[in-house]
Amino acid sequence: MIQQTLADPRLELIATAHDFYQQGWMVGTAGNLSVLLPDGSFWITASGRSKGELSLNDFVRIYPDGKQDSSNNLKPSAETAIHQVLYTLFPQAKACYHIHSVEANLVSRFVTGDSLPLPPLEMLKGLGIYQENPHCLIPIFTNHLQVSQIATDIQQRFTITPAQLPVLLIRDHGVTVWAPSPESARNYIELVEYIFRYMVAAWGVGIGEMGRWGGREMGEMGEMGKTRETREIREMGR
Ligand SMILES: CSC[C@@H](O)[C@@H](O)C(=O)COP(=O)(O)O
Ligand SMILES: [Zn+2]
Repeated sequence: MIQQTLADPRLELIATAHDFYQQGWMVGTAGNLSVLLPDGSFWITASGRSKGELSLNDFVRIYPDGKQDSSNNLKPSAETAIHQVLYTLFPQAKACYHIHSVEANLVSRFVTGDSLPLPPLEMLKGLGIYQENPHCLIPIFTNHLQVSQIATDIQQRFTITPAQLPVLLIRDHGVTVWAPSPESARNYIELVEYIFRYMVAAWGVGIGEMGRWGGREMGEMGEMGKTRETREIREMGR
């Protein structure tokens, strides 16, 4: 019988963080990645490490009772509370990835409210949405200085309103996904980044004008969500 050795899940996180760093999504120590283990504990990236050059020692293990373990007394990610709350809310989640991309921050300003309507792109199927012309919303949370407040807001909102997609935005901060495996979490990040890139590009060429993304007129969106043409016309009138 062939003996299979299970790979250390930190190796997958190291490879993914390196790739996301190369994409410009985890620069300057930004972002954090975690993976849940069968005993209910999870490995999370240590705080303040360069995500482009992580090693097996750059992780902290967080146990369900709150105890922590790291080979060299590193602090866990400053955003550990968000990962904890997502694993508690979504028992099927086995990995949780958070990155800071330029596009995630730009689209978080497309609306002034607390939900971002998405264009009905085919890519949404990769996030589990099998509908014709889907109306999808990503919840946007306020970027409180106290991470525990962001975690509380996430907990409260998703307890009342179930998540439509395994994705949330923190305004002017970044995007977070949760998924049933590290491989899916990586795909989810790539998919939402594609959608955000599309939205920024569409706004740049004025396509938003003809869009009714998520059933909402672009005109109902925030200052940046207004089409370039609308902004130019309004500014000419000043
Ligand atoms: C570039 S600082 C970014 C941090 O404040 C935070 O938002 C972040 O994503 C990384 O924090 P970390 O504690 O390294 O996990
Ligand atoms: Zn962050």
